[in-house]
Amino acid sequence: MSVKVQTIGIAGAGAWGTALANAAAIAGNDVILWMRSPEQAADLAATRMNERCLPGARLLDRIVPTADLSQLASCCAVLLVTPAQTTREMVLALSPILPAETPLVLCAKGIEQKTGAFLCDVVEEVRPGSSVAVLSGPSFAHDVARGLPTAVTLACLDPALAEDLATALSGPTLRVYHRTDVRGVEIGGAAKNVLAIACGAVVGRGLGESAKAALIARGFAELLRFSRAYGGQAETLMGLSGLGDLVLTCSSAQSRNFSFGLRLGQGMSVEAASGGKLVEGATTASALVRLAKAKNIDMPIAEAVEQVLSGAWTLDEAVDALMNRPIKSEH
Ligand SMILES: NC(=O)C1=CN([C@@H]2O[C@H](COP(=O)(O)OP(=O)(O)OC[C@H]3O[C@@H](n4cnc5c(N)ncnc54)[C@H](O)[C@@H]3O)[C@@H](O)[C@H]2O)C=CC1
Ligand SMILES: O=C(CO)COP(=O)(O)O
Repeated sequence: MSVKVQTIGIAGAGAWGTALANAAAIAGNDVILWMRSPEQAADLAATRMNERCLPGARLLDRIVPTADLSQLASCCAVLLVTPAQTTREMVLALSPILPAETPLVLCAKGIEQKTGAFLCDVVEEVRPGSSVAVLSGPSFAHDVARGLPTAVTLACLDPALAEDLATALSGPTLRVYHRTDVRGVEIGGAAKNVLAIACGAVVGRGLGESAKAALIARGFAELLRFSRAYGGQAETLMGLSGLGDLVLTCSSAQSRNFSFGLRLGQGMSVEAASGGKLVEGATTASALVRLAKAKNIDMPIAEAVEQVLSGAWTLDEAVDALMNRPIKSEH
């Protein structure tokens, strides 16, 4: 299927939804930006500023904020940009509103905690047979909103639709590549957040730059193993939604996942370390580890994160466990 995208709908006006709204508008689309709160929609329409989620970024004129979900019905594609764990309820709410052929582009990075389902499979369950795409890659909302350049990947099983959507969203500072390996792209986005927590913890605990680099490399090996077992292509993971996003998220305090790990490393409790912010890796870790165990995939770093988050291990116990594993060949 191929569509010519002219009006883009965005469900979720947090940091990333707002940044993507501006990016889609700069790329030449009209944009309808949906959020839950009518008060916030009215405020955004009046002030054109989303100071709560994306301070300093002015909403472009061709973006219409709304709290009325039915306004998304006329859009050629809808980007879903609410937290990963809200995907099912959002797709359930959107399904009676959107025409069956309207593609949904998943922009959240995570795995459903309760069921261990990949987000694309959640969409397929709720809206069988519909077109689904995944957008992922190294892209801090604040960078994109400031017009700093980056590149991301959009994956859809339908190559023509993938290309149309990527073209529609690409602009002078956001370059959207396309591919058909939906599973690989979604695994890259979901799993890197868990590894970024580990990386932040290593830095927070003062374990040094060498440990950090070793952890990124061994984390990447875990990503590759997991993706291979669940049908993603290794080449995808070596791209933007894999290596690219892993490196970004593991090396910057701008990342909420990294900062959460950093604070854990500095001795803060799991409850306090998020600072009230969305930390997708913390909710995805247990599902990722369950899925890995189900297929006998060795993911010691992800498992260590999960053990620390559940309170089973202290951070030092996790480091000991990782360093005292039997010596093996490097795969
Ligand atoms: N912030 C970033 O730099 C990037 C974020 N992402 C991903 O985008 C997703 C959203 O992240 P952000 O926008 O940064 O988070 P955020 O915390 O800034 O915004 C989340 C938005 O979702 C809304 N929301 C929460 N629960 C909801 C529900 N049940 N129904 C409807 N709306 C709900 C909140 O009101 C808020 O406006 C995450 O999965 C994240 O991993 C992806 C790339 C970059
Ligand atoms: O996914 C992101 C950048 O690509 C944002 O990462 P955080 O959710 O850790 O801030």
